[in-house]
Amino acid sequence: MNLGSPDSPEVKDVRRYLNEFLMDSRVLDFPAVFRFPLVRGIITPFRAPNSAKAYSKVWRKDGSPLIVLTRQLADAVQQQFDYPVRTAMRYGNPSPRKVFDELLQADPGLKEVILFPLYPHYTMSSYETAVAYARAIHKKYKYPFSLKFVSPFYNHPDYIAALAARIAPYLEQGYDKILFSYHGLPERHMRKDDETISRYQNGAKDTGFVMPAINYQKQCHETTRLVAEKLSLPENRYETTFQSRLKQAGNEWIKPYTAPRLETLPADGVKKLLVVCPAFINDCLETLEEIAMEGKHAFESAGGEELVYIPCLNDSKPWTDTVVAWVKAML
Ligand SMILES: C=CC1=C(C)c2cc3[nH]c(cc4nc(cc5[nH]c(cc1n2)c(C)c5CCC(=O)O)C(CCC(=O)O)=C4C)c(C)c3C=C
Ligand SMILES: [Fe+2]
Repeated sequence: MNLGSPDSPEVKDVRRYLNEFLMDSRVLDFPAVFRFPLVRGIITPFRAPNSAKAYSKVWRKDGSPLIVLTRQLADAVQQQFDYPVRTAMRYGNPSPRKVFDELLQADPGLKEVILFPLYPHYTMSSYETAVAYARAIHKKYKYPFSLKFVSPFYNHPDYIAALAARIAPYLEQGYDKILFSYHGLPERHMRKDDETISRYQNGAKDTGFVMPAINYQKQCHETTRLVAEKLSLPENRYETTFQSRLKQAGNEWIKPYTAPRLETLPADGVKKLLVVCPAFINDCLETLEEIAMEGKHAFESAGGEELVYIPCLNDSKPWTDTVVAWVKAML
Protein backbone atom coordinates (compact mmCIF):
# COMPACT_ATOMS: atom_id res chain seq x y z
CA MET A 1 0.00 0.00 0.00
CA ASN A 2 1.35 3.35 -1.06
CA LEU A 3 0.20 6.96 -0.86
CA GLY A 4 -1.57 7.31 -4.22
CA SER A 5 -1.72 9.90 -7.02
CA PRO A 6 -4.35 11.80 -8.99
CA ASP A 7 -5.99 9.83 -11.84
CA SER A 8 -4.42 12.19 -14.37
CA PRO A 9 -2.32 15.39 -14.30
CA GLU A 10 -5.40 17.45 -15.22
CA VAL A 11 -6.30 20.16 -12.72
CA LYS A 12 -9.72 18.64 -11.95
CA ASP A 13 -8.18 15.29 -11.00
CA VAL A 14 -5.38 16.90 -9.02
CA ARG A 15 -7.98 19.00 -7.19
CA ARG A 16 -10.01 15.92 -6.25
CA TYR A 17 -6.86 14.13 -5.07
CA LEU A 18 -5.59 17.08 -3.01
CA ASN A 19 -9.00 17.47 -1.38
CA GLU A 20 -9.05 13.82 -0.32
CA PHE A 21 -5.41 13.86 0.82
CA LEU A 22 -5.52 17.12 2.76
CA MET A 23 -8.89 16.45 4.40
CA ASP A 24 -7.24 13.50 6.15
CA SER A 25 -7.07 14.59 9.80
CA ARG A 26 -3.74 12.78 10.18
CA VAL A 27 -2.22 14.96 7.42
CA LEU A 28 -3.80 18.36 8.09
CA ASP A 29 -4.46 17.88 11.76
CA PHE A 30 -6.48 21.06 12.38
CA PRO A 31 -10.04 20.74 13.76
CA ALA A 32 -12.45 19.90 10.89
CA VAL A 33 -14.14 23.31 11.09
CA PHE A 34 -10.82 25.00 10.16
CA ARG A 35 -9.54 22.24 7.90
CA PHE A 36 -12.49 22.33 5.52
CA PRO A 37 -12.30 26.06 4.60
CA LEU A 38 -8.49 25.98 4.58
CA VAL A 39 -8.31 23.04 2.16
CA ARG A 40 -11.32 23.82 -0.04
CA GLY A 41 -10.99 27.62 0.04
CA ILE A 42 -7.23 28.25 0.11
CA ILE A 43 -4.81 25.34 -0.32
CA THR A 44 -6.45 23.31 -3.09
CA PRO A 45 -7.56 26.20 -5.35
CA PHE A 46 -4.05 27.71 -5.32
CA ARG A 47 -2.07 24.49 -5.26
CA ALA A 48 -3.97 22.34 -7.77
CA PRO A 49 -2.92 24.23 -10.95
CA ASN A 50 0.76 24.29 -9.87
CA SER A 51 0.74 20.67 -8.76
CA ALA A 52 -0.94 19.71 -12.06
CA LYS A 53 1.93 21.37 -13.97
CA ALA A 54 4.46 19.53 -11.81
CA TYR A 55 2.68 16.18 -12.34
CA SER A 56 2.64 16.79 -16.13
CA LYS A 57 6.43 16.98 -16.11
CA VAL A 58 6.83 13.46 -14.71
CA TRP A 59 3.65 11.74 -15.92
CA ARG A 60 4.30 8.56 -17.92
CA LYS A 61 2.33 7.01 -20.79
CA ASP A 62 1.09 4.36 -18.35
CA GLY A 63 0.23 6.75 -15.51
CA SER A 64 1.71 8.44 -12.47
CA PRO A 65 5.25 7.29 -11.60
CA LEU A 66 4.19 6.38 -8.05
CA ILE A 67 1.36 4.11 -9.25
CA VAL A 68 3.32 2.53 -12.10
CA LEU A 69 6.45 1.89 -10.01
CA THR A 70 4.46 0.48 -7.08
CA ARG A 71 2.74 -1.89 -9.53
CA GLN A 72 6.12 -2.91 -10.97
CA LEU A 73 7.34 -3.75 -7.46
CA ALA A 74 4.20 -5.84 -6.86
CA ASP A 75 4.73 -7.64 -10.19
CA ALA A 76 8.34 -8.42 -9.30
CA VAL A 77 7.23 -9.76 -5.91
CA GLN A 78 4.50 -11.82 -7.59
CA GLN A 79 7.17 -13.61 -9.68
CA GLN A 80 8.49 -15.15 -6.46
CA PHE A 81 5.21 -15.72 -4.70
CA ASP A 82 2.30 -18.21 -4.97
CA TYR A 83 -0.36 -15.98 -3.39
CA PRO A 84 -1.93 -13.00 -5.22
CA VAL A 85 -0.03 -9.71 -4.85
CA ARG A 86 -1.95 -6.47 -5.42
CA THR A 87 -1.36 -2.73 -4.91
CA ALA A 88 -3.69 -0.39 -3.03
CA MET A 89 -3.46 3.35 -2.40
CA ARG A 90 -4.33 5.44 0.66
CA TYR A 91 -5.76 8.21 -1.55
CA GLY A 92 -7.23 7.80 -5.03
CA ASN A 93 -7.12 4.53 -6.94
CA PRO A 94 -7.03 1.61 -6.47
CA SER A 95 -8.64 1.94 -3.05
CA PRO A 96 -8.24 -0.80 -0.41
CA ARG A 97 -11.97 -1.52 -0.73
CA LYS A 98 -11.68 -2.24 -4.46
CA VAL A 99 -8.64 -4.45 -3.88
CA PHE A 100 -10.22 -6.33 -0.94
CA ASP A 101 -13.35 -6.94 -3.08
CA GLU A 102 -11.27 -8.28 -5.98
CA LEU A 103 -9.22 -10.55 -3.74
CA LEU A 104 -12.34 -11.95 -2.12
CA GLN A 105 -14.09 -12.46 -5.44
CA ALA A 106 -11.09 -14.43 -6.73
CA ASP A 107 -10.96 -16.51 -3.54
CA PRO A 108 -14.16 -16.52 -1.42
CA GLY A 109 -12.32 -18.64 1.18
CA LEU A 110 -9.61 -15.99 1.68
CA LYS A 111 -8.39 -16.17 5.31
CA GLU A 112 -5.77 -13.47 5.63
CA VAL A 113 -4.40 -10.38 3.91
CA ILE A 114 -0.92 -9.08 4.70
CA LEU A 115 -0.72 -5.34 4.15
CA PHE A 116 2.69 -3.83 3.45
CA PRO A 117 2.65 -0.03 3.99
CA LEU A 118 5.44 1.22 1.71
CA TYR A 119 6.78 3.65 4.31
CA PRO A 120 10.00 2.81 6.15
CA HIS A 121 9.34 5.41 8.88
CA TYR A 122 6.39 5.65 11.25
CA THR A 123 4.48 8.91 11.49
CA MET A 124 0.76 9.69 11.66
CA SER A 125 0.58 11.21 8.15
CA SER A 126 2.12 8.23 6.34
CA TYR A 127 2.34 4.77 7.95
CA GLU A 128 -0.36 5.36 10.58
CA THR A 129 -3.00 6.76 8.23
CA ALA A 130 -2.47 3.86 5.78
CA VAL A 131 -2.97 1.27 8.52
CA ALA A 132 -5.89 3.11 10.15
CA TYR A 133 -7.67 3.53 6.82
CA ALA A 134 -7.23 -0.11 5.77
CA ARG A 135 -8.51 -1.19 9.21
CA ALA A 136 -11.53 1.13 8.99
CA ILE A 137 -12.50 -0.23 5.54
CA HIS A 138 -11.96 -3.79 6.76
CA LYS A 139 -14.25 -3.20 9.74
CA LYS A 140 -16.91 -1.17 7.92
CA TYR A 141 -17.48 -3.74 5.17
CA LYS A 142 -17.07 -6.72 7.52
CA TYR A 143 -14.53 -8.57 5.37
CA PRO A 144 -14.28 -12.20 6.50
CA PHE A 145 -10.46 -12.35 6.35
CA SER A 146 -7.98 -11.08 8.94
CA LEU A 147 -5.50 -8.24 8.31
CA LYS A 148 -1.83 -8.26 9.31
CA PHE A 149 0.64 -5.40 8.88
CA VAL A 150 4.33 -5.22 8.07
CA SER A 151 5.89 -2.96 10.74
CA PRO A 152 7.90 0.22 10.02
CA PHE A 153 11.41 -0.80 8.99
CA TYR A 154 13.60 2.35 9.08
CA ASN A 155 16.44 0.48 10.85
CA HIS A 156 15.93 -3.06 9.55
CA PRO A 157 19.26 -4.51 8.32
CA ASP A 158 17.66 -5.78 5.06
CA TYR A 159 16.25 -2.33 4.18
CA ILE A 160 19.57 -0.70 5.08
CA ALA A 161 21.44 -3.25 2.94
CA ALA A 162 19.07 -2.68 -0.02
CA LEU A 163 19.59 1.10 0.25
CA ALA A 164 23.36 0.69 0.53
CA ALA A 165 23.35 -1.55 -2.57
CA ARG A 166 21.37 1.13 -4.43
CA ILE A 167 23.80 3.89 -3.45
CA ALA A 168 27.16 2.06 -3.75
CA PRO A 169 27.60 2.26 -7.57
CA TYR A 170 27.05 6.05 -7.46
CA LEU A 171 29.81 6.51 -4.88
CA GLU A 172 32.28 4.86 -7.28
CA GLN A 173 31.69 7.68 -9.79
CA GLY A 174 33.16 10.16 -7.28
CA TYR A 175 31.26 12.74 -5.22
CA ASP A 176 31.82 15.56 -2.75
CA LYS A 177 28.75 14.96 -0.63
CA ILE A 178 25.69 12.73 -0.43
CA LEU A 179 22.46 14.29 0.81
CA PHE A 180 19.84 12.08 2.47
CA SER A 181 16.62 14.01 1.84
CA TYR A 182 13.49 12.78 3.68
CA HIS A 183 9.88 13.97 3.38
CA GLY A 184 9.38 16.78 5.91
CA LEU A 185 6.74 17.12 8.64
CA PRO A 186 5.28 20.00 10.67
CA GLU A 187 6.93 20.15 14.12
CA ARG A 188 3.42 19.79 15.57
CA HIS A 189 3.13 16.29 14.08
CA MET A 190 6.32 15.30 15.86
CA ARG A 191 4.88 16.32 19.22
CA LYS A 192 1.71 14.28 18.55
CA ASP A 193 3.78 11.29 17.42
CA ASP A 194 5.89 11.56 20.58
CA GLU A 195 2.68 11.32 22.64
CA THR A 196 1.46 8.30 20.63
CA ILE A 197 4.83 6.58 21.02
CA SER A 198 4.90 7.12 24.78
CA ARG A 199 1.29 5.90 25.14
CA TYR A 200 2.27 2.76 23.25
CA GLN A 201 5.37 2.30 25.38
CA ASN A 202 3.28 2.48 28.54
CA GLY A 203 1.21 -0.41 27.16
CA ALA A 204 -2.00 1.61 26.74
CA LYS A 205 -2.25 1.00 23.00
CA ASP A 206 -2.15 -2.17 20.96
CA THR A 207 -1.26 -1.12 17.42
CA GLY A 208 -0.89 -4.52 15.72
CA PHE A 209 2.57 -3.55 14.50
CA VAL A 210 5.90 -2.83 16.15
CA MET A 211 5.90 0.87 17.04
CA PRO A 212 9.36 2.51 16.85
CA ALA A 213 10.61 3.87 20.17
CA ILE A 214 11.75 7.13 18.56
CA ASN A 215 9.96 9.79 16.50
CA TYR A 216 10.04 10.32 12.72
CA GLN A 217 12.89 12.82 12.74
CA LYS A 218 15.06 10.51 14.85
CA GLN A 219 14.07 7.48 12.73
CA CYS A 220 15.29 9.34 9.63
CA HIS A 221 18.61 10.25 11.25
CA GLU A 222 18.98 6.62 12.29
CA THR A 223 18.42 5.43 8.70
CA THR A 224 21.12 7.84 7.53
CA ARG A 225 23.52 6.73 10.28
CA LEU A 226 23.06 3.03 9.52
CA VAL A 227 23.46 3.45 5.74
CA ALA A 228 26.52 5.66 6.26
CA GLU A 229 27.99 3.02 8.57
CA LYS A 230 27.26 0.23 6.07
CA LEU A 231 28.94 2.21 3.27
CA SER A 232 31.78 3.51 5.51
CA LEU A 233 30.95 7.11 4.56
CA PRO A 234 33.21 9.67 6.27
CA GLU A 235 31.19 11.96 8.57
CA ASN A 236 31.89 15.10 6.53
CA ARG A 237 30.62 13.51 3.30
CA TYR A 238 26.92 13.16 4.13
CA GLU A 239 24.01 15.23 5.52
CA THR A 240 20.33 14.75 6.35
CA THR A 241 17.65 17.25 5.25
CA PHE A 242 13.84 17.38 4.98
CA GLN A 243 11.91 18.30 1.82
CA SER A 244 8.37 18.98 0.49
CA ARG A 245 7.29 21.59 3.03
CA LEU A 246 3.66 22.74 2.73
CA LYS A 247 3.70 26.08 4.53
CA GLN A 248 -0.07 26.23 5.06
CA ALA A 249 0.19 23.16 7.29
CA GLY A 250 2.32 25.11 9.79
CA ASN A 251 5.28 27.48 9.66
CA GLU A 252 7.72 25.30 11.51
CA TRP A 253 8.63 22.03 9.84
CA ILE A 254 11.46 19.76 10.87
CA LYS A 255 14.84 21.17 9.84
CA PRO A 256 17.15 21.54 8.02
CA TYR A 257 15.13 22.08 4.85
CA THR A 258 16.39 20.48 1.62
CA ALA A 259 15.61 23.35 -0.80
CA PRO A 260 17.71 26.14 0.77
CA ARG A 261 20.53 23.71 1.57
CA LEU A 262 20.83 22.79 -2.11
CA GLU A 263 21.56 26.46 -2.79
CA THR A 264 24.21 26.85 -0.08
CA LEU A 265 26.10 23.58 -0.64
CA PRO A 266 28.12 24.93 -3.62
CA ALA A 267 29.47 27.77 -1.46
CA ASP A 268 30.62 25.12 1.03
CA GLY A 269 32.77 23.58 -1.71
CA VAL A 270 30.37 20.86 -2.85
CA LYS A 271 30.66 20.56 -6.62
CA LYS A 272 29.31 17.06 -7.20
CA LEU A 273 26.31 16.16 -5.08
CA LEU A 274 24.49 12.85 -4.81
CA VAL A 275 20.92 12.93 -3.46
CA VAL A 276 18.96 9.94 -2.18
CA CYS A 277 15.41 10.00 -0.74
CA PRO A 278 15.07 7.02 1.65
CA ALA A 279 11.57 7.86 2.96
CA PHE A 280 10.14 7.06 -0.47
CA ILE A 281 10.15 3.44 -1.58
CA ASN A 282 8.97 4.29 -5.10
CA ASP A 283 9.85 7.32 -7.15
CA CYS A 284 7.09 9.90 -7.32
CA LEU A 285 6.39 13.60 -7.84
CA GLU A 286 8.38 14.55 -4.74
CA THR A 287 11.56 12.78 -5.89
CA LEU A 288 11.40 13.08 -9.69
CA GLU A 289 10.14 16.66 -9.95
CA GLU A 290 11.11 18.30 -6.67
CA ILE A 291 14.59 16.80 -6.37
CA ALA A 292 15.75 15.39 -9.73
CA MET A 293 14.41 18.38 -11.72
CA GLU A 294 13.84 21.46 -9.50
CA GLY A 295 16.50 20.57 -6.91
CA LYS A 296 19.06 19.83 -9.61
CA HIS A 297 18.36 23.16 -11.28
CA ALA A 298 18.66 25.05 -7.97
CA PHE A 299 21.96 23.38 -7.03
CA GLU A 300 23.53 23.82 -10.46
CA SER A 301 22.32 27.45 -10.75
CA ALA A 302 23.93 28.19 -7.38
CA GLY A 303 27.35 27.11 -8.69
CA GLY A 304 27.24 23.34 -8.17
CA GLU A 305 28.66 21.33 -11.08
CA GLU A 306 26.33 18.33 -10.95
CA LEU A 307 23.50 16.95 -8.84
CA VAL A 308 23.02 13.24 -9.44
CA TYR A 309 19.73 11.86 -8.15
CA ILE A 310 19.83 8.24 -6.94
CA PRO A 311 16.50 6.52 -7.73
CA CYS A 312 14.39 4.95 -4.97
CA LEU A 313 14.51 1.23 -4.23
CA ASN A 314 11.54 0.65 -6.60
CA ASP A 315 11.77 -2.96 -7.89
CA SER A 316 15.54 -3.35 -7.43
CA LYS A 317 16.49 -6.98 -6.78
CA PRO A 318 17.73 -6.66 -3.16
CA TRP A 319 14.55 -4.79 -2.23
CA THR A 320 12.19 -7.17 -4.07
CA ASP A 321 13.91 -10.13 -2.38
CA THR A 322 13.52 -8.38 0.98
CA VAL A 323 9.78 -7.81 0.49
CA VAL A 324 9.32 -11.46 -0.47
CA ALA A 325 11.34 -12.73 2.50
CA TRP A 326 9.53 -10.53 5.06
CA VAL A 327 6.07 -11.46 3.83
CA LYS A 328 6.91 -15.19 3.63
CA ALA A 329 8.09 -15.00 7.24
CA MET A 330 4.63 -13.68 8.26
CA LEU A 331 2.65 -16.51 6.63
C1 LIG B 1 0.54 18.55 5.60
C2 LIG B 1 1.03 18.21 4.47
C3 LIG B 1 1.78 16.96 4.20
C4 LIG B 1 2.36 16.05 5.06
C5 LIG B 1 2.43 16.08 6.57
C6 LIG B 1 2.92 14.99 4.27
C7 LIG B 1 3.59 13.87 4.76
C8 LIG B 1 4.10 12.84 3.98
N1 LIG B 1 3.91 12.64 2.62
C9 LIG B 1 4.63 11.53 2.21
C10 LIG B 1 4.73 11.02 0.91
C11 LIG B 1 4.32 11.67 -0.26
N2 LIG B 1 3.75 12.91 -0.33
C12 LIG B 1 3.48 13.20 -1.66
C13 LIG B 1 2.86 14.32 -2.16
C14 LIG B 1 2.31 15.34 -1.38
N3 LIG B 1 2.48 15.56 -0.02
C15 LIG B 1 1.73 16.64 0.38
C16 LIG B 1 1.58 17.12 1.69
C17 LIG B 1 2.01 16.47 2.86
N4 LIG B 1 2.67 15.29 2.96
C18 LIG B 1 1.05 17.15 -0.78
C19 LIG B 1 0.12 18.34 -0.80
C20 LIG B 1 1.41 16.32 -1.87
C21 LIG B 1 0.80 16.39 -3.28
C22 LIG B 1 1.62 16.87 -4.33
C23 LIG B 1 1.96 18.30 -4.21
O1 LIG B 1 1.06 19.12 -4.37
O2 LIG B 1 3.13 18.57 -3.91
C24 LIG B 1 3.90 12.08 -2.47
C25 LIG B 1 3.84 11.99 -3.99
C26 LIG B 1 2.51 11.55 -4.55
C27 LIG B 1 2.59 11.29 -6.04
O3 LIG B 1 1.53 11.18 -6.67
O4 LIG B 1 3.67 11.17 -6.63
C28 LIG B 1 4.42 11.14 -1.60
C29 LIG B 1 4.95 9.78 -1.95
C30 LIG B 1 5.24 10.98 3.37
C31 LIG B 1 6.14 9.74 3.36
C32 LIG B 1 4.93 11.79 4.45
C33 LIG B 1 5.33 11.69 5.85
C34 LIG B 1 6.50 11.32 6.25
FE1 LIG C 1 3.56 14.30 1.29
